[in-house]
Amino acid sequence: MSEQIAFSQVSFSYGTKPILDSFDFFVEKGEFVSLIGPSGIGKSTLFQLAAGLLQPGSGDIRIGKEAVEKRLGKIGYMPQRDLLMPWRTVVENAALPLEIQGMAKRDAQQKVRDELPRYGLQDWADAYPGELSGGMRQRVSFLRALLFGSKIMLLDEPFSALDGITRLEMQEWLLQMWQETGSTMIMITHDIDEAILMANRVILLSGVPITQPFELSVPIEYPRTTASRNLAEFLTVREQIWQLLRQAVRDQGQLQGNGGKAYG
Ligand SMILES: Nc1ncnc2c1ncn2[C@@H]1O[C@H](COP(=O)(O)OP(=O)(O)OP(=O)(O)O)[C@@H](O)[C@H]1O
Repeated sequence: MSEQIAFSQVSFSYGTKPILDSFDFFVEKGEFVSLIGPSGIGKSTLFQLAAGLLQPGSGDIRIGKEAVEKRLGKIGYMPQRDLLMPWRTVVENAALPLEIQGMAKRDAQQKVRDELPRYGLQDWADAYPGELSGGMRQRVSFLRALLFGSKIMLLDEPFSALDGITRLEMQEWLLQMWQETGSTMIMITHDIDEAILMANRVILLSGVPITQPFELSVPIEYPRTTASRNLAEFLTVREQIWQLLRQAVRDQGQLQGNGGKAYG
């Protein structure tokens, strides 16, 4: 395996508020990494740095072997809310990146139609976002992010707005998509079980500013399903994360003077 995205000694502040300090982080090609950490610690900021929406104060961010400043467009970014355009149909929404890249509208839309069965959306090609369920909207959003042509996907709490059952279905669906596409995925989640179920490694962000992340490998073979949560290895990793997270919240609370009520 080779590193596909790497932060090296990255520091970043919003004005005088430091978020990252000499931060090292890497994800290998084809890995699935979950990021977890107290609320407000800087997870979304990390994604914005990775996507090139923000630039580090110092240090560098490499994609493959290159230090890339213009990362926008090299990385697929799926935000918490799907941001689909309500006036465009499923096909028109998902075809947008291809059209932006210069593909003729008709070809772009055909390519999307060819993809829709994998997403369970073949009967919804000409529907508008308002007619879709939350899970369907997220699948359209995922397809659109993937069609930006990137093999690296940043998923910022992609399932947080979904009901429990849809969320479980989407977790299994995403695992399958990850294995089929071979993409590198980095996912922020507040849900510890979700973090473990999906990932090769769970990275816990802590400290104000964040310096060295903790990481835990998940020693469970793929393919995984929601039933993998019952495995002894799963429960062991969950307990370890809980311990670390509790400590991280306590530390953050002490540093920020809010009594440690930061997670959630
Ligand atoms: N544009 C900004 N200017 C100044 N401060 C900001 C800005 N964006 C975020 N912050 C602050 O930086 C810190 C980190 O924010 P960020 O959104 O990255 O955290 P997070 O870990 O993703 O939080 P959550 O889990 O609640 O989504 C927070 O204290 C937030 O208030």
